[in-house]
Amino acid sequence: MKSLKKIFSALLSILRYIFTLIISTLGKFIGRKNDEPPSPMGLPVVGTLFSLIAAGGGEYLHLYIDKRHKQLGKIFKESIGPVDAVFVSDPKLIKTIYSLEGKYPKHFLPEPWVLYNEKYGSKRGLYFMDGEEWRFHRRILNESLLRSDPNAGLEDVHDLVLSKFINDWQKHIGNEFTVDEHGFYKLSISFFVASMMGSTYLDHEEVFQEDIDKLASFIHLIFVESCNLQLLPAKLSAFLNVPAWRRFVDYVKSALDLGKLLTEKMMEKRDENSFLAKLMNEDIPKDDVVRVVVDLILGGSDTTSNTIHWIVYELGRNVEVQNKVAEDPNNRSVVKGVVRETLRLYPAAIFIARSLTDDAIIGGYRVPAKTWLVMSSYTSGRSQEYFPNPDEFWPERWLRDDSKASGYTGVLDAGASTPYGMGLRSCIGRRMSEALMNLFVSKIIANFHLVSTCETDIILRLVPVPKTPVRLLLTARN
Ligand code: HEM
Repeated sequence: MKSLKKIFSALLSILRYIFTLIISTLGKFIGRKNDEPPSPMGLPVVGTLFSLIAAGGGEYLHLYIDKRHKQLGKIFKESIGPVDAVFVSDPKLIKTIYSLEGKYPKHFLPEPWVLYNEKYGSKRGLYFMDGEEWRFHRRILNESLLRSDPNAGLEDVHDLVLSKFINDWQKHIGNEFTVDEHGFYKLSISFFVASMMGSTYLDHEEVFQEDIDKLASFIHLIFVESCNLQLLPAKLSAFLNVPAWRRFVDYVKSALDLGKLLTEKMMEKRDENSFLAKLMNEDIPKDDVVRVVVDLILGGSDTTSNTIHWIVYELGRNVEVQNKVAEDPNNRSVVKGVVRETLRLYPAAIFIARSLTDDAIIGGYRVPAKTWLVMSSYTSGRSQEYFPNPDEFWPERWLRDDSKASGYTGVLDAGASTPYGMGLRSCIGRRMSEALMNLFVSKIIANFHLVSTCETDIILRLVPVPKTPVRLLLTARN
């Protein structure tokens, strides 16, 4: 009886899905108006899905959308399968969207995650919250993670985390090797755990290593399976119980369970001046502190470790940049430039989306409420109009220059590269991730000389990742 009910409910979801597809597509064909953004020709029901498939599929969505911007302009509307979206690459229009996002900005959530949370009754952290619940937690986190510096006074703790990574890489000196993503995940998680629990991490570092190592594997595996699940609607994958869905569920469960255990240990051993101690002193039930912290760790890992991957790749291709950093590894301006330039070329959030509660006029076009407005960070970040020689890795373009309208040496409009987003829902982990990446650049260059021994390109797997493994030749720097 139970399984009949399950089949019936899954069939209903599929029918609902097909019905929505048909209605949304018919709507498009019957009611197109002149004041809507330009849009490419699409087929009934599937829209332009086949064009995307012909262009290589979801892994090349950034290039596909980039080409559309070149054809149709800085704002256009496209229906890819069931999703109707307006894509925007103009920094002024991007600002307009943020200015209209309202008190409770609504962003896009990956479908498999939403389904997992629904099916297993999983209550999650900030990224998944909405309305008053989101605003309450966001205000508290804003205070300790953005307004005050979550890295202050943690130099020794951070040095310890980085030195472990550097020691690990010493074994590669003199060899050509394939960069190990797991190492970046471990580095990122260790850094966030240490930053959140404070200086007591120095005494308990060993206790956490095994959990961090396992968690790094689970988070990485979730990431891989989420990408595999992009091929089918998540509800269908769950109904068919395809292997990728089963693995996704297993890894998410394991990561959330282990994340909870780890967070409880962190809470027990926290420093009294730490971020965690502050959070525990707020009027928040313990379970909610745990889910917020677990999701900070999960949310920060893919984004930061993949950005570090690109940092290494670009440094390895740009010896003169390495030499500039090596002249003074503590020169924050050049180091920060390396990080900013990497995020311009490889923005972890390659598309950022908002759905507005009211109809809006964007760039002179009418955009109905609830339409997905998608900001194309890849396109705006690589546009000649905003960045001279846009494909060049040129960290010094980000050096301050007050004589320039943008305030930077080689940037025409800094608003065209906002990798952490803007507005009320911008990245809460920005200061933590910047601290890690800046320190990473200084330490890696102080210790090694890097050469990337093969070229690669971006493919999109939720975040931009290298299409082929990054290989490096490492020598010691004296
Ligand atoms: C290279 C590193 C990172 C990049 C490029 C990045 C980018 C972003 C962007 C663009 C958003 C806004 C999404 C939206 O508006 O829909 C965001 C949100 C968020 N980020 Fe990050 N992020 C990074 C690292 C981190 C880290 C280290 C953490 C945690 C320690 C973190 C936690 C979050 C959370 C919880 C949100 C949701 C905020 C909310 O809904 O209010 N991120 N991130």
